[in-house]
Amino acid sequence: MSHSHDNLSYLVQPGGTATGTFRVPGDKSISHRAIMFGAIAEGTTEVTGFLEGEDALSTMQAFRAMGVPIEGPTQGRVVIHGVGKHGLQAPTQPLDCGNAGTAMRLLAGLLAGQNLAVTLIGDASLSKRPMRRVTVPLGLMGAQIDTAEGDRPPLQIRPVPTLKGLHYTLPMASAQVKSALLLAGLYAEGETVVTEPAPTRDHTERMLRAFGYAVVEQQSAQGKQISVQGGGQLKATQIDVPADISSAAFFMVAAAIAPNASVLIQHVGINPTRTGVIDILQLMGADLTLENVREVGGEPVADIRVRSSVLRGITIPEHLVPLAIDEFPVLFVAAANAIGTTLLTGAAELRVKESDRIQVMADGLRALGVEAEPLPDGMRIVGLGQPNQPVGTAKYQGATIHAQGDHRIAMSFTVAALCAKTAMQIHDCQHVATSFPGFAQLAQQVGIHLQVSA
Ligand SMILES: O=C(O)C1=C[C@@H](OP(=O)(O)O)[C@@H](O)[C@H](O)C1
Ligand SMILES: C=C(OP(=O)(O)O)C(=O)O
Repeated sequence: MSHSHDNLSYLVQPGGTATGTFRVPGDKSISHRAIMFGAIAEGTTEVTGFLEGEDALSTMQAFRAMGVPIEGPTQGRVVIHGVGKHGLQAPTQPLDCGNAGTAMRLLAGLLAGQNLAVTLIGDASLSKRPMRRVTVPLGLMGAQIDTAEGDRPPLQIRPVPTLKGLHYTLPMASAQVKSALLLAGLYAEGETVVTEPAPTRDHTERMLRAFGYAVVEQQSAQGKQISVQGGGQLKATQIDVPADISSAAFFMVAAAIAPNASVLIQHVGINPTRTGVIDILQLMGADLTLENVREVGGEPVADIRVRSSVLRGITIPEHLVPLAIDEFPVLFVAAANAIGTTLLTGAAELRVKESDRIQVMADGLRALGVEAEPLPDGMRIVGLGQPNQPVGTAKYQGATIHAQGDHRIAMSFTVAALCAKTAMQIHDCQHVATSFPGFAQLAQQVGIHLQVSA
C-alpha cells in the first residue's frame, strides 16, 4: 500500500494523562479473516466494526484484484459478495500485502491450492520477515511456492490442481502458520490436522464455524489439535468485529502509568487467546477491571476500565507469551515504570515482527535511561518506580526514538512519554495507520500532549 505520509513524526511533551470513555478501532486479526472468508463464501457477508487500517485494507484490495466485489468500508461497514471457494480469478498484478504479515501468510495458505498463479509482495519491513514457516508445510501438502533468497518475500505461488491433507505440529506458537494450514486444508484431499505447542489466537477456528465450516478440536499430549476436512463450503454470514485489544493495550498502559488517569475502553474483544495483556497487567498490580462482559458474534467482549496504578515488576509466566505477543512493546513501557525488575523469556518470536521488537525496544528504553537488557528470547527491565512515589511521577529523560517502521514501537514510546521529564521525539510513525488509524487524535483527546508533524 502507498502511504499518504512518508515520514510522520510525533512530538510528545511531558505532563499528560489518559482519561475518558472511548472505543478503539476494530480487531485487525478478525478484520483480515472476515474479508478472506467472506470472499470465498457462498452469498453476501456483511461486516461491521471493520478495521479501516492499511493492513486490513491491503487484504481487501487483494481480493478485489481477484475479482471479488466488495463494498465499503463505510464507517466500518463492508459488504462482501462471496464468489465461492473456487471463484477467485488470477490477479493480473502481484498482490501487495503492504506491512501485513497476517495478510501474506494467510493468503499463502488460502491460495496455495487454487490452481492460480499469484505473486505476493510486501513493503520493506514485510520483505525481511521469514516465510519458510508457511512455505515448508504448504509444500508438504503439494503446494509450489517460491521465495526470494533466504525464505523472504515475494512469494510466487504456482498453480497446482490439488493439495493433500497434512498432519503437522507447529514448530513455534503461531496463529498465522496454523491459519495458513487450515485454509489450505479447505482445498486439500482428506483431513488437515494442526497441533499447536501452546494456545494461539483462535479467530480462524471460530470464524470458520461462523461460516458453517466444521472444525474439530481435541487435546493431545503434544498440545491442541485442530482439524478440518477438505471439500466443504463456507456460507455467508454477518460479522461484528470487536475493538482490538492490541490497540486498547496502549491506553490500558497509558492509564496505568499516568497520574490521575482513568479510562473506560468500550467493546473490546476479550477472546481468551488474546487476554495475556490483561493477566500480565493485573499480575503487575494494575487497577484494571472488566465491565459489561458479553458475547458478540461468537467472540467475547467487555468494557475495560483502568486507573492510575502502582505497578510492580514480575517474571512473566511463559504460558502468557503467545496470548500477549503483540502487546510486549507497550508492556515493556509498563515494566520501565514499575517498582522492581520484570523478566520476559520464551518470546523469541518478537524478533521477527515488523521490527526486532526486543532490540528496538531495548535500544529505545536505554536511550531514556532505563536499564533494559535484551535476551535472545526476551528482556530484563529494571523499573524506575519507587515505593511511596505518586503514580505518574516523571522517571526518565525524553529521547529521540526511531520506530523502525513498526507501528507498535511508535505507539509504545508515545505512551512512555507520559512519564518522561522532557519531550519525546518519535520518528517514522507513519505505520501507525496499519493497525490504529486515528491513534494520534485519540491520544490527544485523552490528554497525551502529542503533536504530529510530516
Ligand atoms: O493470526 C494473526 O492474526 C496474528 C498472529 C500473530 O502472529 P504469529 O502467528 O506470527 O505469532 C500476531 O503477532 C499478529 O499480529 C496477528
Ligand atoms: C505482528 C503484527 O502484525 P503482522 O504479523 O500481521 O504484520 C502486529 O500487528 O503486531
